Amino acid sequence: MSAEANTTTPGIVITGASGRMGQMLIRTVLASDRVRLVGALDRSGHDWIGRDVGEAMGGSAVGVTVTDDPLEAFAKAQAVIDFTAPSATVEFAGLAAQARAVHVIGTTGLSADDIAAINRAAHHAVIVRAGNMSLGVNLLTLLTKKVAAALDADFDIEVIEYHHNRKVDAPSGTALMLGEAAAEGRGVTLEDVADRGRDGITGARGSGHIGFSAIRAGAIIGEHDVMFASQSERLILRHVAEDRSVFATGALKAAIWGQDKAPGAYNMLDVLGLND
Ligand SMILES: NC(=O)C1=CN([C@@H]2O[C@H](COP(=O)(O)OP(=O)(O)OC[C@H]3O[C@@H](n4cnc5c(N)ncnc54)[C@H](OP(=O)(O)O)[C@@H]3O)[C@@H](O)[C@H]2O)C=CC1
Ligand SMILES: O=C(O)C1=N[C@H](C(=O)O)C[C@H](O)C1
Repeated sequence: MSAEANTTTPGIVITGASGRMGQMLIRTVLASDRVRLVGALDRSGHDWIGRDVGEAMGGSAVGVTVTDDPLEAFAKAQAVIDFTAPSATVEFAGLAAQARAVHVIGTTGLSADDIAAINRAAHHAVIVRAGNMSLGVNLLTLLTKKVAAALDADFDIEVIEYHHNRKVDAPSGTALMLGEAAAEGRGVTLEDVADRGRDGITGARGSGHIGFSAIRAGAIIGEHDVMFASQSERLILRHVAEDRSVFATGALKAAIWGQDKAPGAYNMLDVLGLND
């Protein structure tokens, strides 16, 4: 373990430093007195490599040079906050575990195999993973589960998500969290009842199915509706992220929370103390 590990202020590495979330995370870490920025990582060949990350972001120098070497960066860290892409996140999970750094994963679009690989890494280190790090969405999963448990299959459940036009995965990680919560409330397995893409002559809606729709437009940060619709009434639970800082703040909270935990795979409900 590095010398920094003995200090009380965890050192944080941000992966995907030049990304939308990467830059928000760097600003959030720099503004916090509870953590230190010790590394910023980007893809090999990116024009930020070798530059001070503060200057690369258009501000003043912060004394952290962007690197493309995850092993070197993680060796200095007590936590790695990772909002990148599935292939990168799976690789980083193994490397962060080797460095015994807490790995906070916000990356979405992970396959079942990706998640299995991440969970194997969690045998050796703390991993906190959530498709949405905001307090509001994590509370919404609890409400969704409760409402789904209270309403029978006369109520169709639809998850509608709205995101910016640069998002590459669908359904969103949040939509899947909400779908899982609804399925749990109903006592069914999401894979058995999910309608993930309707096009053409699809036939009438299956009773008890959970539908997903994805809007991709403009600069929408992230909005999610869970609709419960019967023949005579409709209930809609809704979350709107006004700013990406809600995700960054949650991720930072997870990085700090994970410092004294035993190795394992955790989620934001664990971090927020909301898991039953
Ligand atoms: N859980 C949550 O609360 C939230 C999750 N997200 C998720 O976070 C992820 C990132 O979102 P966003 O910031 O908008 O996306 P961006 O595309 O803006 O940023 C992704 C960053 O990761 C980098 N990256 C991708 N692949 C690699 C790699 N193999 N090695 C190193 N760096 C890599 C990209 O580099 P390059 O540009 O060179 O490809 C880019 O800098 C998405 O999966 C998104 O859904 C987003 C917001 C909240
Ligand atoms: O890609 C995004 O932007 C977001 N991704 C997450 C998701 O897939 O749910 C969280 C948030 O909605 C923003």
